[in-house]
Amino acid sequence: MFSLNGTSFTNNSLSGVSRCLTQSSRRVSAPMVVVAAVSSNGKPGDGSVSVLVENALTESATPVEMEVKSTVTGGVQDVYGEDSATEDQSITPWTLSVASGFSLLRNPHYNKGLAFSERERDTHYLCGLLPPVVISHDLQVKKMMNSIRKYDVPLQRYMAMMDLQEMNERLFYKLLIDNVEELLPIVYTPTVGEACQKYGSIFRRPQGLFISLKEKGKIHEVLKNWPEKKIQVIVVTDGERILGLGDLGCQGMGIPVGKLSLYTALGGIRPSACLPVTIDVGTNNENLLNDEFYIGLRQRRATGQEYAELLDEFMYAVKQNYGEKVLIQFEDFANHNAFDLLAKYGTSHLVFNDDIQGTASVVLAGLMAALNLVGGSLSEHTFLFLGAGEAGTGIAELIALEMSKQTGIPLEETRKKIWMVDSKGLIVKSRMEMLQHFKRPWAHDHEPVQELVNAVKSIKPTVLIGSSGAGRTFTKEVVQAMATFNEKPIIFALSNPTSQSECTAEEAYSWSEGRAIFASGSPFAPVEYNGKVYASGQANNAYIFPGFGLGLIISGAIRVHDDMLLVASEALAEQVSQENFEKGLIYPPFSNIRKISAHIAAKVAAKAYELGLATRLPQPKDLVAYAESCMYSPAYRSYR
Ligand SMILES: O=C([O-])CC(=O)C(=O)O
Ligand SMILES: [Mg+2]
Repeated sequence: MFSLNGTSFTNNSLSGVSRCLTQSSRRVSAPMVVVAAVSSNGKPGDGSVSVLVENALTESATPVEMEVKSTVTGGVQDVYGEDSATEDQSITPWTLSVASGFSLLRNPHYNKGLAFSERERDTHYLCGLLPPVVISHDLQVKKMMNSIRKYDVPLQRYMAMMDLQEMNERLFYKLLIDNVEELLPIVYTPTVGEACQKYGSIFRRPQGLFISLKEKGKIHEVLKNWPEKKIQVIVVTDGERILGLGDLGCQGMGIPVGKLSLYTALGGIRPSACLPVTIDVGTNNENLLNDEFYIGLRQRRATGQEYAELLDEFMYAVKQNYGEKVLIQFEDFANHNAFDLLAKYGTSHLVFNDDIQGTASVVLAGLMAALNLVGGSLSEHTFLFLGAGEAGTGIAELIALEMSKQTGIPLEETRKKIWMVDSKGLIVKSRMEMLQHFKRPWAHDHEPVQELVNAVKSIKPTVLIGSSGAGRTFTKEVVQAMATFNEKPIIFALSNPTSQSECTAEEAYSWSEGRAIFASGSPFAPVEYNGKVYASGQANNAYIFPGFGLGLIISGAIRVHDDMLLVASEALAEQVSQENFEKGLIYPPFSNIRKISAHIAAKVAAKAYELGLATRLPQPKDLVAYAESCMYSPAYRSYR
């Protein structure tokens, strides 16, 4: 309990950082110094306060009437507004958070470290808690980059980045945004894959929300333990198929954490609106079950009804807690669950499967761009996939859909331009009975073929796409075969991380004598072949999902529709410049990603309005400008 200018604040011993001010009936001025000032709004004790809240983008202050909810803990406190342009404006667009002094330094949302000004140090009880020097945000970035670059081992860089995220969120995001091409491979594929494999031994502080079988029956309450209440995007995995690394159980948590940091850095979603979730139903990975440092349930995976019930409880608890506009991104589920979950919840929730839909959209964009280099329309090409799982069949379906839209030819016909090879060989009609349902549309008339290279020679595809999760499968013979009947063979080696890539960039260029149009899921450094430098593109979901999610959020979309994926692909393909094409690139550089994301978001939002799936009305006139204005900026705020 403390009192401020005569107003009493009680201590409800709340543990999270987001709280509302306690009731106040008098004018309260300093030290409510930061973004809020409390003024009188009526009779003493009427249960509401008027708070001046500063908008992070416009810097204008708006009075907000707030219900009295809870209180601040001990000492004189300061009140900070959460910057939240992408937040639902129909509810109070601000969360008030409270911290000062030592706790302010320990709060990653608000900590600025050495960038706290003299004045802020004075008013916020920080004197003596920091050395005397005051440095700029830019200098902090420079210093952090210097220290991260001193680590030779990518995993050490990853750990340094995770520590920074836990220490100073705005510095973490500024670092990531300003150095996106260098740091993406650290916080994302390929390094995040290694981090998940070793998650138990490098585990320091928990990140995200762990929902295990032990939480069955109380997921609603577990969600309430999360300190943030206004969640807009959840990335959830059950860890069964982490990248191409297989079942990593509970240690898959690195993936939702990594994906959500990209939602913020690349798509501008507020960090506090992002919730990483790992559903732990056990693991079938023997190494992990026997690993003394394993962090998950030490049991084999629950399946069937037990699995379905836990997922169902989770899905409904999410809707109950966060409403129907929260985006739930399924990530790295095994095929057998991924398709079913998407079909099951696609009509009741705002769900998106990044591995099926995000990959599809990014690859379609790359193909649209590649046609500028190769010529012909989509339907004039022939496609062969290695891998008929989530990614492969997802991409194939979106290509077939786009061909059908472009030509008016029915989907059943356009699918015939697309062939697939799985672990049992070419998918052909004679295998129909034995095929999983998601592979059946791709079973065409052809005699059985076992080997990929023979399928390539027989089908003569113009486009070869690897999506099997198995590395080193595009052999010299395969690439050379592609190069014999194609002037410019399009070859996508999509499997992640780098170790699982179907071939390397160097192999693709040298085996095709420099003629391949190549892109990969994980990044490769530029390659020199015959005196020429080839920079290949990264056909990675990270181009699509952050902007796609932003588009859903700014329009208040309640469902995902395939047409939104198609416009996202178009938006991405449009961002490839003549200069990029001249270098043989079919994806724009990641350094422009926030601009790209805003364009994708605008197109997705426009489609949501067109389809009647948007709830935020009226529709903003200039959606690109609106998307940009909604994006989180990591710039420090001044705590006056
Ligand atoms: O994370 C990535 O780089 C792409 C992806 O979703 C996967 O490979 O599962
Ligand atoms: Mg994935």
